[in-house]
Amino acid sequence: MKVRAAALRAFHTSAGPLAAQSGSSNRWRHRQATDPFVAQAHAQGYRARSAFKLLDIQSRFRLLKPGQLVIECGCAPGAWSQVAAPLINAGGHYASDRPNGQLIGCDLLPVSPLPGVTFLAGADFTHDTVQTQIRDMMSSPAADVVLSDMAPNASGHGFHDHEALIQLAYAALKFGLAHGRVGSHFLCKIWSGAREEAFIANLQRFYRVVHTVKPKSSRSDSAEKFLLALDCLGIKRKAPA
Ligand SMILES: C[S@@+](CC[C@H](N)C(=O)[O-])C[C@H]1O[C@@H](n2cnc3c(N)ncnc32)[C@H](O)[C@@H]1O
Repeated sequence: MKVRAAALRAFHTSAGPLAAQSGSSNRWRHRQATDPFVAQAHAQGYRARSAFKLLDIQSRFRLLKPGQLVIECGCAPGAWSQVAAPLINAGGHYASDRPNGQLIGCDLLPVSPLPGVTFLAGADFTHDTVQTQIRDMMSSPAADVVLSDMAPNASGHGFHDHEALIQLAYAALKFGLAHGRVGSHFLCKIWSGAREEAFIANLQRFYRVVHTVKPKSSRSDSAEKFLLALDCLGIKRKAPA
């Protein structure tokens, strides 16, 4: 998305739109061709390099376990789901000797099916109707983990993009607080910016411990980072506005 934003900026500022477009797409092609995580994703059958961000977080924190009920916001094209489904044994499709987990993913975009995973495509997670649909699909009253890799289309304007992503992160957090069990976990993407500190403070009010994580596969020139909030204490105080 950052790439698309950079492409748009180049489109509007360079000598000519066509030259800029081909310049930025050349840069994009070069970056894709030389990125080891793109090659690794291809080799291992992951739908996107983002798989390695969740794998990295999983290897450090052991977030996902068999039998969990996991809600995934912003799941297309499905690379995180490919990582999460076997770890939680979604629908019992991956191991007969482990408890069955449930994975419900939601995205504005279409997602190709995956064994044991329920995808709500063309669904805006910020809409109440979509959240009600997710809740109705949940096999138990409270989720164990809420994941959000949601990201808006980047405009290239840092403040605006940060603000748009923080709003998505708050939507996921509110869902996690309302529909996660006490002891549940929450992981979300943010782009650094002015409201980051307040968001982390909100996480610290409701979760025992909060980690800021920059996975190795998250590009160093990206403002992206992940906030991992562990062990929900329950809603003891007013939920974030
Ligand atoms: C970085 S991608 C997610 C990649 C995914 N984790 C994976 O590994 O395949 C961000 C996704 O967030 C989705 N998204 C953005 N706003 C959304 C919203 N309001 N509701 C649902 N999905 C949203 C986008 O459509 C996009 O597919």
